[in-house]
Amino acid sequence: MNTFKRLKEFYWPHKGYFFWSILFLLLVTGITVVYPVILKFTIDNVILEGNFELVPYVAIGFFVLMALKGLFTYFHQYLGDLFGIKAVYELRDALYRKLQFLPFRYYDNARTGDLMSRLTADVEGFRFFLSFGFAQLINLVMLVGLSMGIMFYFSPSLALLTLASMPFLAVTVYQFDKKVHPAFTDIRKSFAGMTTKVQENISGMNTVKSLSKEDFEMGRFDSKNNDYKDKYVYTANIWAKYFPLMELIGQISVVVLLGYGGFLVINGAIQPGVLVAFFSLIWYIIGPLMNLGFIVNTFSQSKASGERLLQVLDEDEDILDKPGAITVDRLNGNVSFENVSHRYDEEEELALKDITFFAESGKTIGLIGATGSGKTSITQLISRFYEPDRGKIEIDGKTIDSFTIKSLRKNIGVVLQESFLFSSSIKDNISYGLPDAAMEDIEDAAKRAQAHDFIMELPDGYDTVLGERGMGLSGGQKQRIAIARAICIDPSILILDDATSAVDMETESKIQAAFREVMKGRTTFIIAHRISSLMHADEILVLDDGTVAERGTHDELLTIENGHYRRIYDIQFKDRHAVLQEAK
Ligand SMILES: Nc1ncnc2c1ncn2[C@@H]1O[C@H](COP(=O)(O)OP(=O)(O)OP(=O)(O)O)[C@@H](O)[C@H]1O
Repeated sequence: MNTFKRLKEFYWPHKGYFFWSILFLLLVTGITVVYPVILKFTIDNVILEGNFELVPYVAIGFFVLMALKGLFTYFHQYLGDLFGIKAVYELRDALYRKLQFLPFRYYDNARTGDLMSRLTADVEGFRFFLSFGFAQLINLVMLVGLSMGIMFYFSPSLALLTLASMPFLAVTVYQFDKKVHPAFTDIRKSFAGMTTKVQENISGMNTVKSLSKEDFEMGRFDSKNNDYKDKYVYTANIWAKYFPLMELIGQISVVVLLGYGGFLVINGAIQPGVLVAFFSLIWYIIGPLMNLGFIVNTFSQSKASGERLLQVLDEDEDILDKPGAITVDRLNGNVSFENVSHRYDEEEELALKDITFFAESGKTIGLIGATGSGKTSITQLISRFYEPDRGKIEIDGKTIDSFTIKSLRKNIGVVLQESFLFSSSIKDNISYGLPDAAMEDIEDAAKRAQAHDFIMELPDGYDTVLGERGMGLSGGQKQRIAIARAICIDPSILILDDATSAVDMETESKIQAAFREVMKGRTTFIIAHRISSLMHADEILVLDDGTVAERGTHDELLTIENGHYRRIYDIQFKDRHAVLQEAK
């Protein structure tokens, strides 16, 4: 029950719906158990005693009761549903909020499909129990309790004998739950694995098709699908084994009732109406007890779902605003690193070792080095996507955690190698960081990013809606929209992470022109593999295995004989030389 206790904050505020729903359920149950009593009265007091003038009244009374039962069932059902729907509405919001604030560290290992299935199937599983399972459980207790009470009132000995097999039914249901709960947890896990596969496949469709791996992908999906099927078959097997057993136990008590009850009627110990009433009442006990399997099942499913939801809600939001953090409107952009070391994982090696540099406001810093040398890590620390293990990172003379995360990041514009565009209009994509931006500001950002002209050529201009991941635009066009988005927030620090590596030379030169315009008055970090992209930087840091191996301007770095930078330059220069030679 701990899972339910811990998720109480979501459903308890809506308890009003629940209690009203339960009140109507009480009335429904009350009417249900009155039915056999009326039956007994009709047989023993109306028919056997020949009071036939009472028949119309009994019939009308019966009809009124049934009509009321229908009305009460409607309210019980509707209010119960509202209870579940309102509770999971807040739960979904809380989960989504959590996803927004979970640190990058979490997403390094998170699987999209798995998270999607938690937010959909698991939330639904939890709702189902809130809406139906809970009420069913209460209905069970009430129906069984009232029916037993009436049975004992009419004939204690017949009630005792008839109910003798019920403990066996309870034990069987308990055994069933023990087996079915882990089976349902496995089903949920398997479902998450399958959705992850589908999501990855759709996201990576370009790669799948370009390498003709459709068959391979189908095989991989088939194994996930198979696993899901097997888990279901296993669970179905548990159901199939336990259900007939439960039914058998139920039928035994009916046989006992008919045998012993018939004997009592023949001996005149009870009236026939009592036996008829017992025959209805016993089903009000067996039915719900057998249904207990189904209720336990929804309970198990929702418990498993609730656990998976709590796993997300319990994740640490370890990068938070420090108490007293200030909100800055605009930073100047003086960035300094002092002996900063960072590792992503306890077990991993240091990704950055003792990094020290100072980037004065408005200057451009180039970061170059082999893949994995730590270039992106430096920029991620500036945005406080991760906290460094050691050392001090300051902006404008204050450690970066002195600023609220929101205001810090509002001052940093980032353009990545492959920027993500949302499937909304170009206008909305550009103003994503500043939704209130005026149209002139959006156009101005687009002009400065050299994107305005091609946007105007699109059928709906700035209102053109992009497909998922910016489909329908070329790589260079997407990149220019991403640049416009980064400058729309007018950041004082700009990070260009390999922003031009995926585009052709002509587009690159256009984007470079866009950058030169955009970089004015901002501290800019350019990560690049091509020397041409960062040769004009005020300082270039050459990274090697997480350390700064060399630093200086382009000209200074070229003077270092056998230096890393010189070597990269030679390779790129010689390439160009060879191409030019070939072209002659
Ligand atoms: N999210 C992460 N989790 C764990 N390790 C990481 C993560 N990001 C980077 N690393 C590791 O940190 C080191 C530095 O990576 P980083 O991305 O900073 O290199 P880079 O120089 O930007 O490389 P590239 O040019 O390929 O983008 C690498 O060894 C990398 O494997």
